[in-house]
Amino acid sequence: MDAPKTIEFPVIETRALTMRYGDRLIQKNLNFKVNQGDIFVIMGGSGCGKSTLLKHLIGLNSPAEGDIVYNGESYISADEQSRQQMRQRWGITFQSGALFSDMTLAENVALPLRHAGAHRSEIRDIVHYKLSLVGLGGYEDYFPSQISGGMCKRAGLARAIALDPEILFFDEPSAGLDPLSARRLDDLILHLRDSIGTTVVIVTHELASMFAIASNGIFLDAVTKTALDHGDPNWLKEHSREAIVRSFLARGETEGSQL
Ligand SMILES: Nc1ncnc2c1ncn2[C@@H]1O[C@H](COP(=O)(O)OP(=O)(O)OP(=O)(O)O)[C@@H](O)[C@H]1O
Repeated sequence: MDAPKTIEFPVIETRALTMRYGDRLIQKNLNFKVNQGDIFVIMGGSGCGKSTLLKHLIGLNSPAEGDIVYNGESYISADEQSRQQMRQRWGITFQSGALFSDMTLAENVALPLRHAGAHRSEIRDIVHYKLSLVGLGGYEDYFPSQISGGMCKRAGLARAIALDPEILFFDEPSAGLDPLSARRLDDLILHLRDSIGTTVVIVTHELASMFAIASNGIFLDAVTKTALDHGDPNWLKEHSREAIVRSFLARGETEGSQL
């Protein structure tokens, strides 16, 4: 029997999103959808606004114009209580893993669970499970300074998935990692998508990682200040209607003045 066909369901949708810092336009009129189970990558040359877009998606920055919609509900026009409920379904990891250095890995991963009011015995089990999921079973009592950069990133990931997020946001997951650790992190992201169905949104400069894991994405341009194309990076590399996108994905560089 054929596998059931996945129904595309946008968990995130931007509608005519324009982003600015003061008077300075960063990107205008972004319209894209992130479907459930996508590993969605935000692509483009340096300074085009990738991190800025991520900050808008997680509610750290407010749009100059337009809307950001989660599961059909506008984040921008929602009241604070609804926004908080939406944010509870997200997991966020920043570059360094952003662990608290004076806490053990177990204490770090336990933080969001404590915050959510989980019971002590439940916390212990979940922390153990999430650390094993990222390959850090047995490292519960280590401090961040006692483990490698790659392990810190995985611990940051364990904390981000502590509450089984619906969407996982990642800023530069493999930056600063050796190739083997970067591959391991890629595999882990795929595993999380496949095992708990998490939708993943990533900013990354690492083309190899992008091609290995992304199923969808958007390409931002610093010159025209808008999206040049969107879709699966593997497809865009060969078939984008924009030469600049094909060239960036083929060589890792953009022509013109973006870099
Ligand atoms: N808080 C801020 N205030 C004013 N300008 C900012 C701020 N943060 C970023 N910028 C500017 O906005 C533009 C987009 O920055 P952003 O960090 O989003 O780009 P990026 O594509 O993630 O860059 P990179 O690939 O180099 O990390 C850059 O020109 C940057 O200097």
